Amino acid sequence: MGFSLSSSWFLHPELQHVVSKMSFFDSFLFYIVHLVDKLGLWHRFPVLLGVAYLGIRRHLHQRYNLIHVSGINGQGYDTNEFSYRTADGKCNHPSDDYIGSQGTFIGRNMPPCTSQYGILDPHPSVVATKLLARKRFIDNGDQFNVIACSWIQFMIHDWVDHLEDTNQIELEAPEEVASGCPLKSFKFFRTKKVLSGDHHKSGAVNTRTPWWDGSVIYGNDEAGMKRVRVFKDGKLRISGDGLLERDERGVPVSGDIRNSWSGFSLLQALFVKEHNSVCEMLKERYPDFDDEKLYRIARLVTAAVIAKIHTIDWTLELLKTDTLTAGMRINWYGFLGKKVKDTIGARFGPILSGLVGLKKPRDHGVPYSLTEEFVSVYRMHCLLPDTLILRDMRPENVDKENPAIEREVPMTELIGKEGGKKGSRIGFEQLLVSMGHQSCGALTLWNYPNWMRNLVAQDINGEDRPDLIDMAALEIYRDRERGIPRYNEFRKNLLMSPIKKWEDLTDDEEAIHALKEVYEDDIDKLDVNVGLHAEKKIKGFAISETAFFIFLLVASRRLEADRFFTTNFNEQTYTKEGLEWVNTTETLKDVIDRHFPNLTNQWMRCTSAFSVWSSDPDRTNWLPLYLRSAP
Ligand code: HEM
Repeated sequence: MGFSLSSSWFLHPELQHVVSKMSFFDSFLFYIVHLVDKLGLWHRFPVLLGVAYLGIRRHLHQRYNLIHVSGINGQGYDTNEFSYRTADGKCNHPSDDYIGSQGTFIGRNMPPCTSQYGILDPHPSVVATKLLARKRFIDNGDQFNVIACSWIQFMIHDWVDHLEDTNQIELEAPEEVASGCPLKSFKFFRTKKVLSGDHHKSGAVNTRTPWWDGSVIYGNDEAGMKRVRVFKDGKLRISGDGLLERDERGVPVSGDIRNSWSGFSLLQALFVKEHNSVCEMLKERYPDFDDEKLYRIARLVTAAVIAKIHTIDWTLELLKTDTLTAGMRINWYGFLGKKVKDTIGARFGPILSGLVGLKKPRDHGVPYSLTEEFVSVYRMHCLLPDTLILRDMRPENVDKENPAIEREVPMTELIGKEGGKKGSRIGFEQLLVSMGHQSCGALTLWNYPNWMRNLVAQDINGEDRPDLIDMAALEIYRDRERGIPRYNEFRKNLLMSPIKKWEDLTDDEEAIHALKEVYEDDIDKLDVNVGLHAEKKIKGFAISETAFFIFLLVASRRLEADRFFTTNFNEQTYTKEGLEWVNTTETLKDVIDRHFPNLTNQWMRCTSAFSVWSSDPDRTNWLPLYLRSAP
């Protein structure tokens, strides 16, 4: 039973309830975390202390924030026979072939919402119009560019998508906001509720494989995989202009084809090139490998390169602080760092040697899946701009500090099938450089792209749907439909203090005024998505702290629960050269440089390909990372 310090000035009564279920040791750890939170201290700590706080927090989330939705009844299998990533994600968990495969349940980090607020309270169109719709574009400064925005879509399309029901429903905007809504009403398909066979429980099902397996380029099942392969030398299909091939319908030939745009397809194409280069390298070294073997190993290598870039490049730009730089590098390389790991291997367990290369995968007693709350905090459409600013690429104009603008293309012209054609006309290099030089949108209130409030959505086959949707309103509806707790309940479940007044959330008076009006001054009614966008940000963080705590748990889990990043992250499975490929690729810039040797040299000033390319490189700091003090 829990260690008790239950004075209500210190601990919210509902948090007391949570603590009462913890072991003595965990409740002791919880009180430390809670005290630090009360003082608002962890991100002001010196790096080592900050990392220790995050380590404790992650431990608590692993114990109390992993909920399995349905029983798993897969079968045992021979892991040696399946030492590769299968088309539908089966055969990864060491003793159950089914866990993590396409069609498995989406898990939860907390129980479904318990509040009594109705699904239309307040109406999603009111929330969208009064709190989300973009008034003027607010960008992310130099920190995060449009490549970074496309990257996260590229990742979401690797991990998760909810299966829809077949019956449509319609949302009609109430009169008070109808004139401000591009669509007065819109139709969409419900999320399909599937009975889990577990005491009347139901849940939603993932149409993508939740593993970090590159399914965004390889597909989520046998048919998807066949569509993208050349069946010669292990390679994947790619068009002569370096972009994705398109089929007779104009739909891209790639692993995931839903709701794509030119920037997203461009990243798919880049990693198809990466895969094909790995195949060439392997074929040269192992001429007797057949098509299947080359494909399998190149997929392992490419998926690991993607996971690594996300962990130690993209995330560092998203959460630009010394503590997170240390934390994310520890996740991949361990506390002892890259040099030690490269020299003696992953010998000393998760803290000293990192999660990658662990002897056994770890799922903390809960079969691996992604979660409803994870999807919810990744609702980041505000990152998307209104137009793509194309840069003038003529050689006489090369100026990486201040590249000339050629013209602006509305995002609506870059999405869907038409967007594919336009992307081909623009070409890979101009698209990439332009995206690199443009800041993406900030995750804040009143920054939801209005062109998405009148959007042609696509079905799972990449076909345009006849009914336009208001994405801003739909996202509010989706969270409620899927039982995501409202903001305060969400925080309590995440072992965070609820907010007591609107001023705890934001200093912006205009925002407070609008929030009070929309939620009738009932703070517990606030939707999680709105709360995440309104929340004051930690310095250097492009996302809210509340969203970050979900990341802390799930980002580690994606690596440590996967056999191909743990037991099988070795030369026997990846080949010596394949493993070396992963070990010597650190950033997206490395991948770009491999395929376009002059591009970043000519056009990029900054350190990471995810920050605005004209910005200054990171300053050299001679003080070792672990010894750095508070920001
Ligand atoms: C042009 C770019 C994009 C388009 C056209 C687009 C469109 C869509 C559409 C139509 C949906 C399904 C809505 C529903 O029925 O619930 C969706 C879901 C989603 N999108 Fe995007 N999106 C884009 C970019 C992004 C970006 C940059 C992110 C950033 C993380 C993102 C994250 C998500 C997430 C988390 C979901 C929910 C998935 C699920 O329900 O399982 N999308 N998007």
